Amino acid sequence: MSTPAVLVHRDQTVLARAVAARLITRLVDVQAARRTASVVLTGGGVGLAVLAEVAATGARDAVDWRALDLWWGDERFLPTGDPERNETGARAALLDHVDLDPARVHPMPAPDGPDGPDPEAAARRYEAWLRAAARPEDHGPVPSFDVLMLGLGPDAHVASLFPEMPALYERERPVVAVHGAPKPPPTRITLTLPAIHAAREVWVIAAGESKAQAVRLALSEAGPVQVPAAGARGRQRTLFLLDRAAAALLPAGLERIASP
Ligand SMILES: O=C(O)[C@H](O)[C@@H](O)[C@H](O)[C@H](O)COP(=O)(O)O
Repeated sequence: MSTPAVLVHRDQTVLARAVAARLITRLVDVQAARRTASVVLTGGGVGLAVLAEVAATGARDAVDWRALDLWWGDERFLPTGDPERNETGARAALLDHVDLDPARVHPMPAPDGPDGPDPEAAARRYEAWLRAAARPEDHGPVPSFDVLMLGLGPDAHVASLFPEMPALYERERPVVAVHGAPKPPPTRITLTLPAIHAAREVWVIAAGESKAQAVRLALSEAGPVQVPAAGARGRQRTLFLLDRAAAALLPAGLERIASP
């Protein structure tokens, strides 16, 4: 797994724009090499701001959106179209504005979906979709995602992996249901750490002073059960993309200032 690199941008607006530009460039590069690309989306304010910035830039037309697989890192187990679902926010911010292949957009199942209000069954279904998309060269139950984006909670949660919760002990299954999440809603579906580790690139995106301590711990020697973001690492590359406030408690010399 890769050692994290840290980039610090001036504020949340510049951060979202810079990550959007980075995402477009990454997709163009991957598609030039392999024709198709895959991205794992995150919820949260910064994650959606990035998608809105992608939608707002003309450079988005350089991406072959129909040759893109979209997955989610976690989802609140709420009905389709619920404004609190990560899927709903992503569709409004970007997905409704680009020419995606609907068969390649993979939101996590909702309680009004094929398995009804059974989050375990929904998690198993998502696992089956990921297994079906994985190629032999991925050497595992999920595709080697080209980019997996993660927001960061003040408690250092990523996806719906909250400190000390059972999902963090999962070693085999790539997707699990979460019950009793400390942040509402309590019932969720999430990728596990093994699934996150399958990504070629993991980008942890965080803004604001409330994230500074979580960022510091995530870059320390902390274990992922106590500090889930400390387990957010990609195979080839791990980036912590921060604004200045979220980077306020970094050990001196760790950050690279990317924009003045
Ligand atoms: O599922 C959730 O409750 C949120 O989506 C959460 O996981 C979020 O991604 C982070 O807390 C960062 O959120 P912000 O970017 O809004 O700070």
